Amino acid sequence: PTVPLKPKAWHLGMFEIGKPLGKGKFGRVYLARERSSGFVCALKVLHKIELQQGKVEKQVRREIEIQSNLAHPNILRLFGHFHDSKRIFLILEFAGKGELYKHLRKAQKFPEWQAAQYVAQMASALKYLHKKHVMHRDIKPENILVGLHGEIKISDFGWSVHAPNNRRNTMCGTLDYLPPEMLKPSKDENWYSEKVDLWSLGVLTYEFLCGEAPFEDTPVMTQRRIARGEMTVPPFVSADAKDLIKRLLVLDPEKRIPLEEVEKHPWILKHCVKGERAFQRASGDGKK
Ligand SMILES: Cc1cc(Cn2cc(-c3c(Cl)cnc4nc(-c5cn(C)nc5C)[nH]c34)cn2)no1
Repeated sequence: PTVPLKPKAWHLGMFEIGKPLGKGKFGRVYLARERSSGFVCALKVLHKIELQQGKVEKQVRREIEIQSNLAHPNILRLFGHFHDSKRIFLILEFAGKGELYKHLRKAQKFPEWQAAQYVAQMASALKYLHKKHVMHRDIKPENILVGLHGEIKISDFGWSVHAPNNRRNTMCGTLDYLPPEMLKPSKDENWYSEKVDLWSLGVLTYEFLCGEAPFEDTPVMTQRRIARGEMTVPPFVSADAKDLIKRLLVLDPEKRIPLEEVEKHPWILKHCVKGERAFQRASGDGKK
């Protein structure tokens, strides 16, 4: 079945609800099938009362507005939404291999070729987002899903905003991924930009390769180590991978390696087979 065209209005009766796929702070996600097309999707159910109590209605509205307008293979699609008296429903793309952080915990850490392919996909998705002046601001393994063919998909745009941004945000959840410029709010206009996602990509790369975040510590120490950029890369990490991590985890946002350069970095090129020559090499029948 193809992606359903946007009918005049969605409603719950149009879906057969399947098994629960997961739960988040403000609701649950179920496997679902749209009856007329047979299209399988993930239905995220959010309870209005809980959103009001958590003061996150604005975030959900932004998540819907931003994610509905995105179409990229490494970004989870939001096909539509509807609500009833008590709940809001988001019709999301079903990611066949589930939540990336569960794969990471199970594997403890990813082999370098796997981490490099994931980082290349993240760079491609972030390039697409930044071109639309959207910054995700909450890149971490918990917000990434894995598709049927092993490709990753950024999900949960609850913290994304249109750049530039200087709104104060009460952060919840882990500090590990926060860039230094978000630790100390400042009065100057637009105190941070989409370059916050470059820092988080560096933290993500480190966690893929090491199985823990680079600044992981007590909350106070984590903030101090982030502010000073104090981290060490273990010796088992290759020199190329270490080089890319170091070029992303730069305190000055303007000095972080741009996404175009990430995609051409030796560590990425080494592991991401692309194009005919690489395909031949990979399939072993290339011209010598
Ligand atoms: C509320 C709430 C819960 C969550 C976390 N979450 C996301 C999913 C999810 C989504 Cl949105 C889309 N596709 C999924 N596929 C799976 C899955 C596939 N397998 C084989 N196992 C699982 C699990 N989960 C998906 C579920 N929970 N965010 O906000």
